[in-house]
Amino acid sequence: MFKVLVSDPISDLGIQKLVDAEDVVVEKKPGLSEDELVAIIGEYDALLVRSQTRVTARVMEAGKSLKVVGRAGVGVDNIDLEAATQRGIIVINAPDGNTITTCEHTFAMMMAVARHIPQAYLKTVGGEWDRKSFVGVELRGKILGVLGMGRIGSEVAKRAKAFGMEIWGYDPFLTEERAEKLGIRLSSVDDIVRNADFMTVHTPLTPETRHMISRPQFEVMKKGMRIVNCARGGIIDEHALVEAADQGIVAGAAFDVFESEPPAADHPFLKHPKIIVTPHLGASTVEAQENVAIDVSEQVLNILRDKPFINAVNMPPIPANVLSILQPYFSLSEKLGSFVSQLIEGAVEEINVTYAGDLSEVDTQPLTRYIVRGVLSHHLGADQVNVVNSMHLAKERHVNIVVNSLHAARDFTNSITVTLRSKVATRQVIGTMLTGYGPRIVQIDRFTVDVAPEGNLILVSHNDKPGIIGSVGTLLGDNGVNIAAMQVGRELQGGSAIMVLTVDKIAHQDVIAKLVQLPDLNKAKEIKL
Ligand SMILES: NC(=O)c1ccc[n+]([C@@H]2O[C@H](COP(=O)([O-])OP(=O)(O)OC[C@H]3O[C@@H](n4cnc5c(N)ncnc54)[C@H](O)[C@@H]3O)[C@@H](O)[C@H]2O)c1
Ligand SMILES: O=C(O)[C@H](O)COP(=O)(O)O
Repeated sequence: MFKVLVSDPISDLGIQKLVDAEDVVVEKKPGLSEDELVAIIGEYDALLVRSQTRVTARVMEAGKSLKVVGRAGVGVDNIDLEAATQRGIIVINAPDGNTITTCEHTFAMMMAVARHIPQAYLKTVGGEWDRKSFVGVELRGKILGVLGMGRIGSEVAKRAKAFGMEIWGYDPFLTEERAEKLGIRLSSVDDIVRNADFMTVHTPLTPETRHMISRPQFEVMKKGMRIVNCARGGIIDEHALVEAADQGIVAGAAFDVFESEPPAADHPFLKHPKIIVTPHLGASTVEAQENVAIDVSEQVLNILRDKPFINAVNMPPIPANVLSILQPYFSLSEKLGSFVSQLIEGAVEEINVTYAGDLSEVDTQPLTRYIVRGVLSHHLGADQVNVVNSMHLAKERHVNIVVNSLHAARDFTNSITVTLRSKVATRQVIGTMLTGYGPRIVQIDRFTVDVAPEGNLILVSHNDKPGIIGSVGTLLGDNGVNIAAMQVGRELQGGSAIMVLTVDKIAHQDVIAKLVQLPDLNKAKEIKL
């Protein structure tokens, strides 16, 4: 008999299939503290949660029989995926079940902010009949900027069209073709920020999206912009938003999510006349809660019964014989994918991989999954992409994956070549495992290098002229950026060249901007591995 613990409020109807299963006992214990959960989790085979229960490394460790943690929803920020993977606990989520509900909440918030509904309600029930203070704006004819055109963002765009809005969208995976199909204008973040009348964010919270809307963006916005966040707290800088609202740049803002939840009692949003809030209600409808609970219950049953399952967000077990050969390449593969995805411009349309040498003799599919994970997780968030779902997510985003094998690896016993293609660019990186030295990047585009794929890198492309290396070193040194290692690659003497610098800390964007101003320096790009 399998024991399943439900530790958050999850729809009864949604988990009925689990309750009815003859080989399963379900126990509901919402509101447990971490210590209480640690004390009892050892008895259970599966744990079902929403976003409240923190499934920490301690909980995983105490879960001696735990096979699966099921998240009835999308975000798995409350689950220690690393600890789960280490212990072979599968974590699954329900990514589709609350899409429409959250999209509809976004609309409710957008309408409420356009027409001051919460503020007007409060005054009216307080006994005032104030028809002058709450003159709103129409959605019709306005530009709606959508940052993040995944499941929810795309649904928001569809509905906004019905309201007669003009939609400008940005997503690193949004191609011209798909934008055209959706009837939206493919734009950059900067274009959206400068032109939108309304803006809504639907990205995960990643190092790249954290504060993607902050003071520099508010400074160039149209006066009177209205902004909505029903995705994750932290995508929009809360302090910068309050400033922009006080300065009249932002006419209204609607937030369902906060950088820290619940927000402190003195959080500036809670008393601001232009900012309306809800307590992370995006997914809270009867329908969505049923959907996500059904999805997650079905997969939990499959896992307990050792049947195929979907929507795993961490690493699946790999057969021992395959593991011993491929394991040394897992991290290298992911880093090659991540490296080249940080270089490419334009929406990625193809990931082309060539395994050469010894690697061509084995089934390299698990490595391809790591490469694709590296490519996608830079934009989708490392907690959302794993070796189980990476190929599926690529397919969902119409990214073509091509894999080739070559018996002989030029210059090395083995090599992995990852080439990304977009409409506007093709970028390539080659990696290998060097005996005695470990993983190495040995080629970037057409330049031969020898770089350890780790830490903070700065990739500089320049003309091969005397003095360049010195001027780059001096500029970085003057700005407190210490260079730990440096590699230079060139095709011909005096021709184009690249420099790969490993630095001790991330250089500020201003420093990168200054680098590009140096004579004979063409481009500089930070890469984090
Ligand atoms: N408020 C709620 O209760 C609630 C409910 C469901 C989902 N969510 C959140 O909403 C967000 C979107 O969910 P989804 O299901 O649509 O996810 P999704 O993965 O389908 O879409 C996210 C999209 O963001 C894009 N993206 C990543 N980095 C970007 C960047 N720098 N600029 C622009 N786009 C970028 C990705 O390419 C992806 O297409 C997530 O953060 C999710 O956790 C909140
Ligand atoms: O990630 C999600 O699915 C949403 O943020 C909803 O979270 P919840 O299940 O706690 O409402």
